[in-house]
Amino acid sequence: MKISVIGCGYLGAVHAAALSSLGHTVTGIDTDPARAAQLAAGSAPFHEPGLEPLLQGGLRDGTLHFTPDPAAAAGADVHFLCVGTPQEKTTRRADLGYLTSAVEDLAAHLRPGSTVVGKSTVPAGTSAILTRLLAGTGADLGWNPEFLRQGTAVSDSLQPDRLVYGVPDGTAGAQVARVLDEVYAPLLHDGVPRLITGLATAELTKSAANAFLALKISYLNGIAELCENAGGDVVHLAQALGLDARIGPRYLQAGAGFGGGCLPKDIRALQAQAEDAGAGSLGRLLALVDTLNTETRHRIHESARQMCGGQLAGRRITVLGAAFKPDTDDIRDSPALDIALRLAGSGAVVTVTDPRAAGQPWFRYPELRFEPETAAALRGAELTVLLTEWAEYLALDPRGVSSLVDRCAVLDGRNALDAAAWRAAGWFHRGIGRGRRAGLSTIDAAHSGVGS
Ligand SMILES: NC(=O)c1ccc[n+]([C@@H]2O[C@H](COP(=O)([O-])OP(=O)(O)OC[C@H]3O[C@@H](n4cnc5c(N)ncnc54)[C@H](O)[C@@H]3O)[C@@H](O)[C@H]2O)c1
Ligand SMILES: O=c1ccn([C@@H]2O[C@H](COP(=O)(O)OP(=O)(O)O[C@H]3O[C@H](CO)[C@@H](O)[C@H](O)[C@H]3O)[C@@H](O)[C@H]2O)c(=O)[nH]1
Repeated sequence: MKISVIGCGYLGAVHAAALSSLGHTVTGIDTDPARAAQLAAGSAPFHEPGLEPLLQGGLRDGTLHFTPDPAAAAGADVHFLCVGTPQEKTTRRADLGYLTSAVEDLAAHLRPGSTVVGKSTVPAGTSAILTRLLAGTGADLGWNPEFLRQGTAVSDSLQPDRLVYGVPDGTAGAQVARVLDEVYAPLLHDGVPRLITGLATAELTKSAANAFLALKISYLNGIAELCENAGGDVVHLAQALGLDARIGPRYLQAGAGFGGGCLPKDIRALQAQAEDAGAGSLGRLLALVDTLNTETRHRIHESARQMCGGQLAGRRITVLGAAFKPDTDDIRDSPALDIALRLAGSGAVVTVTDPRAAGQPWFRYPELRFEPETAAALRGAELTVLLTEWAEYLALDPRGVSSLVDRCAVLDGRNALDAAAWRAAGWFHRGIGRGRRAGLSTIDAAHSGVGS
């Protein structure tokens, strides 16, 4: 099939490359000419494992193209809408401006009988707005929300847990479902389940899924606080919960909480929708999930303060990780970045390191020093705070790095380090929700690094 993908960011670039690998001829359109040119040269504009080989394969075979020209959508059978739906600047709602403007541009290039499919995350009712913008084009509209995660986006796209098609009523709906079945034929052949729903249900399914994940994480972070105050260990507790088949083991990792370009903005947009639609209790629940997440960041800041003897001013702190999760360079609403800024705001001298985020605009954060090399970042640290659990940080040899730091004190903000190994190497190690809070002045009690 001939397919256009409109918006080639974290979602669209992967979707375009994945569709070309499924045998379609795909044109990716992005209004950012630099992004379109980079993709056309076979280079991913962000770190996403497995994306570049997929891009280069499609470009080499001539089944994948990228351009900033909206007119290049003309002639395609299917058009996927993958533009951003960020939080509005002054409200909690999703800003649908990129989407409406993309559809207005697209309308001029549609041929009757073609299909427009939304993939962006949107509030219920968005399809109805876009259907009005498409009136007179002869195109049908469907909604096929995307559930990929950054860091595993390629495999999530090619082996998704499920496909959801939101379709309009009547013959148009049957036609949209037929078209999507053709788009995803190889995945359906592999047995991926697909559900056909109404448009509003498909729109809501995506927001409800993200909100549920956020709720699970915040719940565990709330339990982590309780463990800290009451003397439990949230890691063991989560293992015990996860073995209950009704709960499952995933998204139970307590720590610095959720961030990124999706979960935070999506729970806020769902909260706004719930309030607008008279589902006030759901709105309050989602507001609380958001508050718990913010409090989690605050508690890590306070733990760092405690580990520094109650005073952060002038303390040299190294933050391991800047991305909102490992295997991505994305720092949008990153807990690691937020906590680093809070520490700097309290007067600490903060060095941030991350294996992939060196290309981010660090000049916007003059209060932080970014150092791409882990060893250089650790040199002279009085406190080390792990906030993004990159594999390279989990593989650090605590004995080896103790000679770099001034104080062997580590705050494991993701409960991801081998606490026993770090303690055995002479480090003062503290996790999140793992027993009662330690007393003050712990940094002074921590072993001095060999080099200090
Ligand atoms: N990031 C993810 O992992 C992910 C996963 C599933 C769903 N989503 C949803 O997908 C949507 C996109 O998210 P993203 O993270 O890829 O955003 P992004 O900001 O990385 O990408 C959006 C892209 O759209 C381009 N764009 C804006 N207006 C355009 C137009 N009129 N025509 C063509 N291109 C245009 C921008 O230049 C940008 O490159 C959001 O609704 C998001 O919630 C994201
Ligand atoms: O047990 C856990 C699991 C995750 N996180 C954090 O939660 C955030 C989100 O993680 P993840 O869901 O893996 O990443 P995203 O790429 O943001 O993916 C989410 O958002 C996407 C965009 O909407 C959806 O498509 C995905 O299905 C949904 O998982 C990150 O900050 C993680 O560190 C935790 O704190 N504890």
